[in-house]
Amino acid sequence: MNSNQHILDELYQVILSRKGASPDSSYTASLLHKGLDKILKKVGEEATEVVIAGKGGTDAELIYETADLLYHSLVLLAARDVPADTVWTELQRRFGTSGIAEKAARKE
Ligand SMILES: N=c1c2ncn([C@@H]3O[C@H](COP(=O)(O)OP(=O)(O)OP(=O)(O)O)[C@@H](O)[C@H]3O)c2ncn1[C@@H]1O[C@H](COP(=O)(O)O)[C@@H](O)[C@H]1O
Repeated sequence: MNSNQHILDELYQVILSRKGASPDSSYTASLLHKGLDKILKKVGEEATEVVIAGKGGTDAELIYETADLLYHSLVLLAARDVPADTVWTELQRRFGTSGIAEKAARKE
């Protein structure tokens, strides 16, 4: 990975490469093979685990569960054929805009 490339981009490329791979050889391929409902269930579970770790867990547990959630979220994007960099673009678009200002603009 070169210094301009984020680990999430690298990971998304690996996930895409698992499309059509044997479910026996890859956890990602097995998730993609099981389909959208299974992937959504995993995202929900991992989000709940982040909440639990955020409330009472150690920093290490929070880091571990957040990584799980990011991975499963990327699998969801791949399953829906949504490029990961569209999310980075959305974050970039929001960058520098106060959440308070953005919320106020939505109410207008
Ligand atoms: N980042 C991850 C990653 N994070 C979490 N996981 C897997 O996600 C699962 C989450 O654990 P759980 O206990 O919730 O789930 P489980 O009970 O094992 O599985 P389910 O039956 O619930 O589906 C574990 O099996 C983890 O190994 C991941 N599996 C793969 N990756 C990345 O994806 C790449 C490709 O992986 P494969 O597709 O497996 O080759 C790897 O090299 C990694 O970089």
